[in-house]
Amino acid sequence: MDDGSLRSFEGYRVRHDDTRGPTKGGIRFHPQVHLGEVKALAFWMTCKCAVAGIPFGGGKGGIIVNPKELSRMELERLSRGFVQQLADFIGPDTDIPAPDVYTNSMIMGWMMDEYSTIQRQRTPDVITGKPIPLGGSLGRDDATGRGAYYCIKELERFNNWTRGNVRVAVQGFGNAGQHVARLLHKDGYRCVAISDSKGAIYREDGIDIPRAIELKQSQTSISNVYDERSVCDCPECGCVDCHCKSNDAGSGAVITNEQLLELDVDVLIPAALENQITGENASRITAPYIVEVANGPTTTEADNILKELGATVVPDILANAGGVTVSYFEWTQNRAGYYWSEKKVQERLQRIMAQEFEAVHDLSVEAEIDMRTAAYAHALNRIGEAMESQGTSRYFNSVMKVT
Ligand SMILES: NC(=O)C1=CN([C@@H]2O[C@H](COP(=O)(O)OP(=O)(O)OC[C@H]3O[C@@H](n4cnc5c(N)ncnc54)[C@H](OP(=O)(O)O)[C@@H]3O)[C@@H](O)[C@H]2O)C=CC1
Ligand SMILES: O=C(O)CCC(=O)C(=O)O
Repeated sequence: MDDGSLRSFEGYRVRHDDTRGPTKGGIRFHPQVHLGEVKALAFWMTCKCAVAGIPFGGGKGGIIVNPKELSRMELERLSRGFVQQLADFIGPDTDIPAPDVYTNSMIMGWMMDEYSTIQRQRTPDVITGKPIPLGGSLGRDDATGRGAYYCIKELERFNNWTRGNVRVAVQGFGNAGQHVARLLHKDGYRCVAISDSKGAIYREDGIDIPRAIELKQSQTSISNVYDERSVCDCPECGCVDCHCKSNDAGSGAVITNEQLLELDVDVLIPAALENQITGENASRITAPYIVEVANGPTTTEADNILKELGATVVPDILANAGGVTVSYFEWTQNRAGYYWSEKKVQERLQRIMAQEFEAVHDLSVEAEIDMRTAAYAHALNRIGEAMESQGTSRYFNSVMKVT
C-alpha cells in the first residue's frame, strides 16, 4: 500500500468451458465478489459467446476489493499483482480477460503490460478492452450498451413503437448503463429514471442524459479513477443539494434503486449487479419489457413470476453480448495487426446483434417458449455441435464430466 503496509486480496479466475475456443470474460473488482458468483458469470460467458456465434468459451475473474478505497498506484499494483498470479493460466489462445464491474481500459492496459513483461514479448491479444494506443478497438468502450440498444431497436421493429412514447428506466450508470441510456436518448426514447450505487433519480418528462453523463464523469479527485459523483447530485433531480444552476430544477425526484425497478415504464434496463429482480419484488414490476444489460439481474423465482405476468425478458446472454462481440473484434485486430474504423466495428456489431436477436426471437415464437429459454437452446445447440464435431470420445467425456 502507499503507506508501506502490506495487504492481501483474494481473487479468482474461473474457466468454464473451452469447447468453442479460448475462454473469454471480464475481471470484476468488487467487495462482494465470491467464487460462486465468478463460476456463474463464467458459465454465462460460455452461453453468451455461443449465442453471439463468436469462437470463444466462457471464463470470468474477480478480486474481493472495494477499488474506490485504493489510490491509483495501489490499484495499479493490485492489477499487476493479479496478472503475476494468473500468468500461467491466461493467454491469447487459452483465456482472454476483459473489463467488467469497476474495472476499465486503464486497468486492462496495466494487465496487458504486466503479462507482456512476464512473457518477454508484446502480447496485446491476451486481454481486450485496452486503451486504443495499446491495441484497443475503436467501439469497445460503448459496445455493451450499443449491443443492448440494437436489441431494443429490434423490439421497436417487432412492436412498431413510437420512440417518444417509450419510457425507459436504467438501473446502474457505469459503462453499460450510460451508453445504452445515451444511445436511446439520442434516438428519441424518454429515459425517465437512472441510478447508481447511491440512489436513483426520476423525471417524468425525461432526463437530459448527456448532461447526467457529464456530471457523473466530473471527478473531484485526480487520484481516484472511479466516479465519485452520483446521479443523485444531478441537476435533473431537483434536490436542494444539487450542483446545478438549472432553471428547471425541481421537477424531478430522488428515489431508491428498489423504487426505480417498480416504476411505471415501458422498458426496464437493469445494468448494475445480479439478483436485483427477486421473488420478493417481481410481482410489483410493471414494465412489459425487461432488457438485461447486467449479468444475472433476475433470480429464477423472479423469472417465473415475470413469465406469469406476461413480461418479455431479453436475457443477459443476448442483451449484453455486444461487449464480448467487440472484444472478439479487438482480439482479431490484434492478431492481424490491422485495425478497423469505428464505423466498421459498429456495422459488424449491429449485424450480429440483429441476426442473433431474430434467431432467438423466432425460436421463442415457434417453440412457444420465453426468450431466455430460447437463448439457452440456441447457445446449447452451438456448444453441442462443437462437442459432437470433436469426436465421440471427447463428446462422451464431456457429457460424463457434466453429469
Ligand atoms: N463492461 C462490460 O463490457 C460488460 C458489463 N456487463 C455487465 O453489466 C453490468 C454493469 O457493468 P459495467 O457497466 O461494466 O460496470 P461499471 O463498473 O462501469 O458500472 C457499474 C454501475 O453500477 C452501479 N452500481 C453498483 N452497485 C449498485 C447497486 N447496488 N445498485 C445500483 N447500482 C449499482 C455503479 O454505481 P457507482 O457509479 O455509484 O459506483 C455504476 O454506476 C454488470 O452486471 C456487468 O457484468 C455485461 C457485459 C459486458
Ligand atoms: O469483453 C469480454 O470479453 C467479456 C465481457 C464480460 O465480462 C461480459 O460479457 O460479461
